Amino acid sequence: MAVLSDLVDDIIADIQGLVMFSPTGSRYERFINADLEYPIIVVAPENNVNAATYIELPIEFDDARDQIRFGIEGAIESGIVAEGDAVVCNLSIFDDGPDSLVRVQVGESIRSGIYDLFVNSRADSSVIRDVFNVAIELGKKGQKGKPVGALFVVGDAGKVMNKSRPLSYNPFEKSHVHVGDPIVKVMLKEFSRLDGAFIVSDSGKIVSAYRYLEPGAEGVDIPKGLGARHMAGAAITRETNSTTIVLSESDGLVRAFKSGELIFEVDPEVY
Ligand SMILES: Nc1ncnc2c1ncn2[C@@H]1O[C@H](COP(=O)(O)OP(=O)(O)OP(=O)(O)O)[C@@H](O)[C@H]1O
Ligand SMILES: [Mn+2]
Repeated sequence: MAVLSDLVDDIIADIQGLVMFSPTGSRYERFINADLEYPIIVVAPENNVNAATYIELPIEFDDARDQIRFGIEGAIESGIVAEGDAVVCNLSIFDDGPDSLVRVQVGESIRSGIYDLFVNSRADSSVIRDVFNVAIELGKKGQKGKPVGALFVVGDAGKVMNKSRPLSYNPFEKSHVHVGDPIVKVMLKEFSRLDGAFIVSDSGKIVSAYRYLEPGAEGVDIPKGLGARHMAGAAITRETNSTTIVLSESDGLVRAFKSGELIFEVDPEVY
């Protein structure tokens, strides 16, 4: 057994923080009463253990790595951990209780922008999540098996509408549908074949499909090889307080832009 505890010792040696994902009250009590010399950071949908150091988890990420990135980026943003620190994350990957210890070296490589995407956007994080999930599903399955691209502009819809024009009639004109509604997800996938962008309000209402964005794009930088959809998706976030989530038909990746910058990129296949 000694060899096994050596393994654990290596993982927990000289750490500067313990990140507990959704611990039970008793589990949290046990650790907080152990007077550890480093902070215990709780990351959970709600702070039901009354943790002194708590980061709200807006969504259950499908990928444990995104969950860990989110927690650590939140801890960096809150000044609890810093680049160069080593932290241990305790989370559940397979069971519904914490079944894993993951040691993470806090550095550039861990930063994905996922915390910024969900927490610092103007739209509710649940709206970002719903749109993100539609883009991921579309990226995985395409539309009727064919790869599709899509451009979702989330938040600050009034200003976005003023900086764009209709390419055709707007199928969502008279409707009050929410991006989290399963039927709407099917509609969004159906309409993804169409040209233009989807415009979503801060609270998740679909304001429009078929929208042609007309932001000024001078000085906006996007990854090489990407074209007008991504340029418009980046540029509109510089002229408004929106966040865009873009699925590329050509490389299949899902990207997010804010303030004219690429802040997040993920391959739907890893989800
Ligand atoms: N300004 C814009 N506003 C809204 N939609 C746009 C805009 N420009 C392009 N699109 C949409 O993006 C689609 C793809 O255009 P393009 O191939 O140039 O973009 P891209 O960035 O290369 O995207 P992809 O990686 O999906 O190919 C267009 O058919 C159009 O529907
Ligand atoms: Mn293209």
